[in-house]
Amino acid sequence: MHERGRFITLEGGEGVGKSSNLGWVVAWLESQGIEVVQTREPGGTPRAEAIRQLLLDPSPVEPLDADAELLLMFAARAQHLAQKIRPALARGAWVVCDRFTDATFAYQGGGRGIAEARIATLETFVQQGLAPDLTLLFDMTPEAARWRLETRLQTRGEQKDRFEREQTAFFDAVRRGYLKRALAEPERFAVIDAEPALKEVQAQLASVLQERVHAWR
Ligand SMILES: Nc1ncnc2c1ncn2[C@@H]1O[C@H](COP(=O)(O)OP(=O)(O)O)[C@@H](O)[C@H]1O
Ligand SMILES: Cc1cn([C@H]2C[C@H](O)[C@@H](COP(=O)(O)OP(=O)(O)O)O2)c(=O)[nH]c1=O
Repeated sequence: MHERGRFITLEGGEGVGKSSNLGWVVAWLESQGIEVVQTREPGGTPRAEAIRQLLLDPSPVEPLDADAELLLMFAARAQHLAQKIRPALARGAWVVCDRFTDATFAYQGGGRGIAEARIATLETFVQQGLAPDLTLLFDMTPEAARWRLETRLQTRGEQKDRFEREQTAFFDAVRRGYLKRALAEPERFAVIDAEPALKEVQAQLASVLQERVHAWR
């Protein structure tokens, strides 16, 4: 028996379908009798959600320095780990998190151009060895994902956040950043083709979960 719960993260660019599939992943795990805590980053606790507001606020009052953005991501993460993720894993619950540190390597590293080594230093400092057991990477072209995102924003009457205002080159770099990490850690990552219909995406998810969960239990 594993001494703690398992930690599963969902990753990918904007509009790839993470939010649409998060509940499905949670329901699948619960159907196996697993206690699941569903959460997201940046955020997941009241103070970490307050940091999220700072990070996503598109107000043009002042640009957000790239290092400040990076440190705020990890400040939110430290709070989230201390208040929610570590306690849940310690009592044996599984945690399913919408984004985690792979997003920092992809967005602040790939997108903003911050050196990987600087991010890795903060990762060690904040996580002290804790890392996801499984990362589901939703992959598709940023052009196709942008259509989905625009439709979602229009349907809900929402404004673009600070990241959603970035240009295609930024999202291409984010995608490359994610795929590089998936290549470096093929055991942890499962790359999901996010382009087909939801049913087909969920068939891929079911096959990954079936294999991993049964190997773990
Ligand atoms: N496989 C899919 N095929 C078509 N549309 C999808 C698919 N997955 C998600 N969508 C739609 O695309 C939009 C963005 O999906 P969402 O789950 O919000 O993405 P994310 O959380 O990754 O930004 C939503 O309007 C959603 O309904
Ligand atoms: C966790 C994390 C998120 N982000 C960004 C990616 C997203 O644009 C934004 C908010 O995440 P999220 O709400 O998951 O975005 P989405 O609209 O795709 O559901 O924060 C980073 O830049 N670095 C990070 O470490």
